[in-house]
Amino acid sequence: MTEMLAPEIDSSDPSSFPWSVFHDRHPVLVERVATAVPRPASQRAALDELLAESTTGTITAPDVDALRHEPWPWWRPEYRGLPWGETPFLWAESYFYRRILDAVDYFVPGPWRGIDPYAPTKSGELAGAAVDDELAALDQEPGWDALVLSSLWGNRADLSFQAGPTAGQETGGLIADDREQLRALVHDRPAGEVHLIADNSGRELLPDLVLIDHLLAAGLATAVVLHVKPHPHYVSDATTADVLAALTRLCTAPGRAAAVGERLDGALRDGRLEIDAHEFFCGPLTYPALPTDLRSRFAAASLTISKGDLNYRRLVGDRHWHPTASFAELTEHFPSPLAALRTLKCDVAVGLTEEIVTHLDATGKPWRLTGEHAVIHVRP
Ligand SMILES: O=P(O)(O)OC[C@H]1O[C@](O)(CO)[C@@H](O)[C@@H]1O
Repeated sequence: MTEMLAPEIDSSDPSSFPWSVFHDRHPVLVERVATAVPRPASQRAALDELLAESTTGTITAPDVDALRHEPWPWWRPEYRGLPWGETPFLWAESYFYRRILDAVDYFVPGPWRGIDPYAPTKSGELAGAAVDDELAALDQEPGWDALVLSSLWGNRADLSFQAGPTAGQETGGLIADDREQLRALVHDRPAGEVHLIADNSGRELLPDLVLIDHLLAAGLATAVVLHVKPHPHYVSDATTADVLAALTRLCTAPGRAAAVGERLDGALRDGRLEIDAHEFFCGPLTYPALPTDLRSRFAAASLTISKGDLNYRRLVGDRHWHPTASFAELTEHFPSPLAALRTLKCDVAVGLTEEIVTHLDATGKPWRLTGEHAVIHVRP
């Protein structure tokens, strides 16, 4: 019911954050995709056309050839001819990322089929020294709280975010902290099947995998299902290939990290850890529209952990909510107990106290956008 009351977010206002995503971030992103590998001129041209269309033009239909090989069931013919900013931001961003894949011939048979356009950035991040330090910290045998917080703050390491003006700022604070409820859900109930909806690869996925290992190794979950994207989506979104790359990174690291990697490898082989990659995760719909097969998977979970900003928008609805709107009410639709671990990188904010909101507003800073603030929200 609350959803009817808040307007849906779009990117039509030049002073808005969504507008800056299309007009400031996407040019950086397109340039990176276009130049990171030696692409044929046809791909460069298609990327440039997409950028021009999505900033100053109007929406055109998806590539027919690509659609034959990989449908995009969320295409809305009624949006054709509209400026991108006049469609819902969630739909427009998702469509933009699908069109990037079309531009680089990701789906059509040929030499570029299945080549992840974000692979150079993803692998650069995974190979970086920052990951060495983070993996070395595992030798301190972090406890439950540290594991949850690493998974949470791992969400700051989002490669699209690094294209923005706020990259490199220091981590701020938790502005909603249901950690105790999360601890109780995991520790004070019989172990069950835990689902984790992954967000970004690399420096976010690694702590997610470490958390999963802990759940399995400590008997806090009987099995874990890790939901990833069936193909590249938003810049650094994790796919099965990224999970395997992260596993290799763990297994080849010195110290305790390798043991974590080996255990996860074993869990994948014996089925205690399963990777799922449903097409819903590359779509523009919110979670109330979960398809039946995926809904029944989540219904079997003792707990679902949702990672990141985009999943959060899809859980609560991509709307201009009042920031004190109830997270529990807005996520009533979700079929299992739910925990959302998210750093704030867009306008959507809910589940905060009046006091916190007043304090954050008084700073005069764009606190919803910088990734310096985070929430752990739980709906048992
Ligand atoms: O990786 P995350 O945490 O889902 O963040 C992605 C966020 O970045 C943006 O795409 C903006 O660049 C947001 O629209 C989106 O919510």
